[in-house]
Formats: sequence, structure tokens, C-alpha cells
Amino acid sequence: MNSFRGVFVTGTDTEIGKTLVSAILTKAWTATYWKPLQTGLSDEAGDTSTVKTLATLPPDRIIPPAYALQAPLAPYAAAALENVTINPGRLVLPAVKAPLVVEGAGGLMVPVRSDMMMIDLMRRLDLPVVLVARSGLGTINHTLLSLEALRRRGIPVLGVVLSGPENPGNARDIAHFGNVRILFSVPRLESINETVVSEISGRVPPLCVLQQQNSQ
Ligand SMILES: Nc1ncnc2c1ncn2[C@@H]1O[C@H](COP(=O)(O)OP(=O)(O)OP(=O)(O)O)[C@@H](O)[C@H]1O
Ligand SMILES: C[C@H](N)[C@H](N)CCCCCC(=O)O
Ligand SMILES: [Mg+2]
Repeated sequence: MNSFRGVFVTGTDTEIGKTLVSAILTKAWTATYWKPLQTGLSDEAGDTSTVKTLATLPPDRIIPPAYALQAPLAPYAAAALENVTINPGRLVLPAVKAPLVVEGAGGLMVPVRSDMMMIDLMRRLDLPVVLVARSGLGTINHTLLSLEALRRRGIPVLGVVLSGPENPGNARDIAHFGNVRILFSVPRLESINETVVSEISGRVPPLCVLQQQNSQ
């Protein structure tokens, strides 16, 4: 496992807060950010520009997407609409010194190719996973299902980040039943900017500490 190479940020859903969490982690670990598969550019500026702004990243700490597609769909469907073939050879870890924060698109079982789901890409990149989940009702099921899918494939999980209003009961039960660390929580934010990202990043444990804890 490329343990010290960084993490793969996935989530229990799309629009769950992966980009915000990726910005927080990139800031906290002075990491390099990469969103290999960006879709939905017809609707949004893209996660790369969001993270660049929120984490105040210099250009050399951003890797452009391998694929930047228009339709707000899974990469497999968005690529088909543009007659683009997603080449696995372009979905390999870039050779950078800093730790990488790699962000997926949507959740784990999102089609990338007819023979590849997002979870298969996580396996190929061989990075430990940070799983972003909602904090509220319904999240226990979604989170435990995601953890089961990851563990069945031998994909190490660094921990879970809960996004939304504080919910100590759900945090406790996810940690217990999922046998997983809650890395930190992101409250429901009125405004999202560099200051907030910097403040929350101060609560993130160092990457090397998390990976040492994971290897014990
Ligand atoms: N804690 C939060 N408080 C308030 N708004 C949030 C929070 N987290 C995320 N958002 C907002 O919710 C929307 C979706 O979040 P985000 O883009 O991070 O989702 P995502 O999981 O990265 O989605 P995708 O699968 O497209 O990458 C964004 O407008 C974001 O600013
Ligand atoms: C467009 C969206 N914001 C993401 N980039 C892609 C999400 C794909 C979700 C597919 C699915 O689970 O139904
Ligand atoms: Mg995102």
C-alpha cells in the first residue's frame, strides 16, 4: 500500500462534502490535490478550482484531472456522451513528492468504465481511504455498507469524516459497529471559504500519525 503517498477521498454519496474535506486535508497535510475524473462541468467550475481556492494552493500542488467531462453523470456515462474512452493508463498516481489527496467522483460504486467502478480505481491506486459521510439519520447504514465494500476488497480505511450537524450518537455507533476512526467532523457551514478551511485543517491529525495508528 502506498501508505505515505497520501489518501483517496471517497464518500457515501455525491454532493456529500468530499471536495470540502479534500481541501481541508490538502491544507492540513501540505498535500497535492488530484481529481482524476471530473464530470458535471456543464453545471459547475469543477472541484480542482474549488480546492485550489479553498486550500490556497500554489499551481505546483494541483494535478489537473485526467478526464474533465461535461455531463453531471458517472464518468462512464459522461464519457460515452462525449465519445471519450477512459484509458486506465491515465489513472495512475502522478509522481509527486508531497502526499496526494485524490478525490473520487460520487461514491464507491460509480461506474468509470464497463470493467471498472470507482472502488476498483481505489484498489489500483493503492492508497488508504478517507470516507466522507453525512452526520444525520440514515448515515449509519450507508457508512457501514461502504466500509464493508472497501474491506471486502482489502482497501485500507484511514477513517470516516462526518459532514453536517453534530450527531454524537451516530459518530459513536459508526465508530463502534464500523470498527473505524472518526477522523473529524465538519459542521453545517453558513459560508465556505479559505478561513474556515484553514481553521478546520488545524483539527486534522497529521497523516503520518494516522497511518502509524492504522498499521498497528
Ligand atoms: N459542511 C458543509 N456545510 C455546508 N455546505 C456544504 C458542506 N459540505 C459541503 N457543502 C456544500 O455542498 C455541496 C456539495 O459538496 P461537495 O462539492 O464537497 O460534494 P462532493 O462530495 O465533492 O461531490 P462530487 O461527488 O461531485 O465530488 C457544495 O456546494 C458544498 O459547498
Ligand atoms: C456530477 C456529480 N457531482 C459527480 N461529479 C458524479 C456523481 C456520479 C453519481 C453516480 C450515481 O451514484 O448515481
Ligand atoms: Mg467533489
